[in-house]
Order: sequence, then C-alpha cells, then structure tokens
Amino acid sequence: MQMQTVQQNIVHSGIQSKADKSPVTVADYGSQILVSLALMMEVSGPFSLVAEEDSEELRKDGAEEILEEITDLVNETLVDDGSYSMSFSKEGILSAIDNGKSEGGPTGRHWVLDPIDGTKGFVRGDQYAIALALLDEGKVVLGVLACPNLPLSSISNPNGSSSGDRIGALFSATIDCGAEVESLDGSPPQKISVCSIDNPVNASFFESYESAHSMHDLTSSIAEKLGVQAPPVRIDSQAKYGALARGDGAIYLRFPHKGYREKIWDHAAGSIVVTEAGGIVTDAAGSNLDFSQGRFLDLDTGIIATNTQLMPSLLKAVQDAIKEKNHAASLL
Ligand SMILES: Nc1ncnc2c1ncn2[C@@H]1O[C@H](COP(=O)(O)O)[C@@H](OP(=O)(O)O)[C@H]1O
Ligand SMILES: [Mg+2]
Ligand SMILES: [Mg+2]
Ligand SMILES: [Mg+2]
Repeated sequence: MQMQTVQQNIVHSGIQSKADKSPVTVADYGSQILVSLALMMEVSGPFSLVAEEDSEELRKDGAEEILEEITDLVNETLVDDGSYSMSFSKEGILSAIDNGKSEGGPTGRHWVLDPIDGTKGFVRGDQYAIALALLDEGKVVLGVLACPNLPLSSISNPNGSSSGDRIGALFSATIDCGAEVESLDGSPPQKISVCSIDNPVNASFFESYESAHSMHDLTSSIAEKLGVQAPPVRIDSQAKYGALARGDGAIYLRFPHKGYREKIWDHAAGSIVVTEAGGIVTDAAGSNLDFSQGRFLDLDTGIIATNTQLMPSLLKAVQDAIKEKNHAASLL
C-alpha cells in the first residue's frame, strides 16, 4: 500500500504513544519492517541496522489490535508490490522490527533508518520523510530521503499540481558524488545544489513545525541578528534538509530544549544530502556531526546548516544569541 494512502487512512487506533511520549503509528512500524526486509534481501554480506522503532510497546497488553493492523498492512503491501512472495505472522512482525537494534559505532558498515521521520507531521497530514543512510567506519557515505508530500521542484509551489509541480521528492547522495532529486515514480535524477545567497537579508530559514522540537524564540533571535527578513519556514522532518539542499531556502536551524539527545537516524540521510549539495552541517560550536558514537549524536547545543558563504556569519549569530540567552537565564 502506498505511504500516502496509509497517511490519508490513519485512524486513532493506529497511533500509540512511546515511553518518551512521542507518537508512533502502524506506518512507522510497517515502514521499518518493509525497508529492512528489502535491505536484507538485496544487500550481501554482514547486516547491521540501526533503526528507530522496536517491539517493546507492541508486546504489552492492549497492543493486540495495533499489532494486527501492522501485520495486515505489511502483508497487504507485500502482495500489492509483488517483489517478495512472503508473509509475516504477528510473532514474525515483532522479531522483524527488532532487526533494527544495532548500536552502530565507529567500525564496520551500518544502515541507519528512520522509517517515518516527522511522525507528528505524518499524523497531521503534513510533511514527513523516510530516511535511510549507510555508515562506513563511522562516516555517512550514502543517504536517501523520500519525501512523499514535498513538491518535486520547490517548496514555493505548495499546491504542487495546480502550479504544475508534482508532489513527492526522492533525494539521494553518495559521498564525493553529489546529491540528486527525482520523483517517487522514477523521473530522471537531477543534480541539486544549495543556494548561493551570500547576504542574510535575502535568506530564509527552515525550522521544526513543532516548538517542542526546537526553540522558536532562540531561532528568531538568531534570524534577527543576521538581518533575515523572511518569516521562518516551519515544516516537519528531514524534508527540511532536502529542501535546503536544492536551494528552496538558505538556512536550517534546530535547537532542541535542554536535556534532549539527538539520534543518528534523524540527521544521517539529511546531512549527507546537504553536504553533497555543497552545504555545511555543524553543531552550534561549528563542529561536524559525529555519527560514529552509537545511536545518539552527542553535540554542542544545536544543529545548523547553510551554504559556505553564510556559515561564518550564521555561526557568529548563533553563538551570540546563545550567550545572550544563557546570560538572561542566569539573571533569573
Ligand atoms: N523533545 C524533542 N526535542 C527535539 N527533537 C525531538 C523531540 N522529541 C522528538 N524529537 C525528534 O524530532 C524528530 C522530528 O523532527 P522535526 O521537528 O524536524 O520534524 C522526531 O523524529 P520522529 O518523528 O522520527 O520520531 C524525533 O526524533
Ligand atoms: Mg519517533
Ligand atoms: Mg525522526
Ligand atoms: Mg521516526
């Protein structure tokens, strides 16, 4: 079944809350099973997958209905697609989800999967992404970002078809080979690159739709320091990295509230798409993201991305705004 159809038909019974209170749906689990199945069938050699979801919630009392929904969804999708003639039992579904429990790390090859990134956007009917990356010796070497609700050419065509733009974009990047975008039904890939804006007055910036995921007050003070005139473009998921990589906007800012630890599957695919499109992705101290430390990304304060021209002034604005915020907090 197509992801867009699952999104349109999602019902309350298909949405659960995880231990950290974040939502997870039949589609997150179903996508994790189907992508990991395809990887296992197609990739030879040792297999290691670091994926977001696990079966813990589904093994609890009261989860029988959602487990049945996932099993039906996965089996129907396998029949519709026809690539693999197999079906899953409920127990098989639980163990397939747990194929994603690898810890990753600095040695060997590890696939990194966010089966639905931006689950809150998915449930709201907005943007989301399926994000897959490959780590080799701790470095991201490949990234694929499927954004089923993103206009194919530019976010400035929000109504897609009415403006002649198709909906659905698949970004991909390979280390040292550049980044590309194509339609989800396989139009010829087009090379993409970040915008070449060098005056922040002409820049626009992306951030999370959810203020719980990124501090909108801090980003607005950074934008003010830079002289950015345009209002923030708030969209869910790593679709932000894809949109930045093809120049729909100039800057991506992400500043989670204190205590939150970023996970590698939320940034691996998106960051290589941006860097291979000529952009830079760092933490608030200007350091590259380190994907070699396991399931978490340990970094300084936040994540910022932009082109090479704007990065020095962006970094300064970020550091000044953080200093001011910390100073104000120390006076309370
Ligand atoms: N309190 C929090 N602060 C920052 N990020 C959070 C968060 N709670 C969840 N997230 C992460 O933010 C991701 C979505 O980012 P965005 O805001 O850019 O759409 C979520 O991915 P999932 O939807 O895959 O769980 C989740 O990993
Ligand atoms: Mg999640
Ligand atoms: Mg995510
Ligand atoms: Mg997710």
